[in-house]
Amino acid sequence: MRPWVVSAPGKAILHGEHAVVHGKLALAVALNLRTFLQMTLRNDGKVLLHLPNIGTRLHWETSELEPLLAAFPAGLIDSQPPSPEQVEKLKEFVGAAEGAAAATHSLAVVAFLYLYLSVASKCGVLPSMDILVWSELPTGAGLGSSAAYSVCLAGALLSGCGIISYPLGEGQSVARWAEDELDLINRWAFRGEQVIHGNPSGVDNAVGTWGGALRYQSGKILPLKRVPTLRILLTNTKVPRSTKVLVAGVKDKVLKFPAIMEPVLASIDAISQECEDVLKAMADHPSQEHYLVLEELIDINQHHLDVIGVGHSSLDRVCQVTASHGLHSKLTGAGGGGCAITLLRPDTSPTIVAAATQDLDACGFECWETDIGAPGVCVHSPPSLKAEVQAVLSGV
Ligand SMILES: Nc1ncnc2c1ncn2[C@@H]1O[C@H](COP(=O)(O)OP(=O)(O)O)[C@@H](O)[C@H]1O
Ligand SMILES: C[C@@](O)(CCOP(=O)(O)O)CC(=O)O
Ligand SMILES: [Mg+2]
Repeated sequence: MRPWVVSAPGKAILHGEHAVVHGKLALAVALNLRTFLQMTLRNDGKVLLHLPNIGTRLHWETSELEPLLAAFPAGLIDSQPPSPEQVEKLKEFVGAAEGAAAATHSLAVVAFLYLYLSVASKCGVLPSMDILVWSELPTGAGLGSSAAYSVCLAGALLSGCGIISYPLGEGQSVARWAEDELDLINRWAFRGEQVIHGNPSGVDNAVGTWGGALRYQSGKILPLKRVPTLRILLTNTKVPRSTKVLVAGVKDKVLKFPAIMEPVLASIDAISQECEDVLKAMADHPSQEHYLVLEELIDINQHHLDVIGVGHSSLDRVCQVTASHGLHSKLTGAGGGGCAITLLRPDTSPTIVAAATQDLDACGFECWETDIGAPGVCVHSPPSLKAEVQAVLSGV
């Protein structure tokens, strides 16, 4: 059987992380860093899962997985989020161990099994296959690696079982699914995110599926049509954190101090709306004043994110270092470490970017300038992939 390759982008949230979980507006853009999934159908009753980024390699007989199907009646995924019983059962099957690395492994494998078994119950067979997932994204750093992982799994599994089409035609190097198929991928990927995050908003899987730049609020996804070309410097503090834990922490704070926290979330919502208006205005006539407003919004939001408890000293450091070069930064994604974004103006000189980068490197951080607005989930012909990706997928 010829392997299939599916990829999905990571994302950066410009404004609205965490608040979006509580029904507020978020603005997010797809990054040119992608997760790649290679699926090869087999006919010997085995399922292999290889996740090189997290050092996981597992295999099962489909007969071992069969008893788990009882918890996955057909059609359940369409109407119900993963139940605690389903997740517990899968965790038990995977064998939960203590520690952060074990949690990473367990969540990734449980999310895979959840989607695999849901597909199997829908199409009436336990498909035999090799799945390899590798990502250019740092895992657990705020750039939506969990969503890109879930989107790739949803696309590959739904397509592999014939629930949606295989869009790549003979001679094509890359292809995308039709809108209604993308909608289904997005909905299934959201279930994967629910396994990994507990209580996700759905913004990350929406960006992974649709790509580009979008506004997201309470499940409503709209592309941002007129976005100026934004230059963004990404910094990974390399401080590990878990989105699930941080999202739960914010919820606790909102429940404990509703009168204090609700206005902060409302203010973050207003920041996202203001940013959207400014971006629209900039698409026609970008000016220095527009950039001044964007920079102020970044500073204000970073303070709000501190107030809701998702800051970290490493992120403060990024803000201080970039401010010393006249640049403005905020955390992106769940915070608590992970990544920050720094807005660069079109005329920010390479010397300033190089100096800021050097200072950030000296703190032990990693940073790079990125392109935004990458395409969403797609299927590739393996020979058309860049050499680095081909090498990983072929196990070199
Ligand atoms: N390439 C990958 N391979 C295996 N698991 C992955 C991969 N990318 C993401 N994951 C799963 O997603 C989890 C990280 O998700 P999360 O805490 O939401 O961080 P983020 O989405 O910001 O990267 C990991 O613990 C792992 O379970
Ligand atoms: C904090 C949050 O707004 C974004 C989390 O993104 P990430 O997993 O840190 O990439 C949670 C969510 O929207 O589901
Ligand atoms: Mg995530």
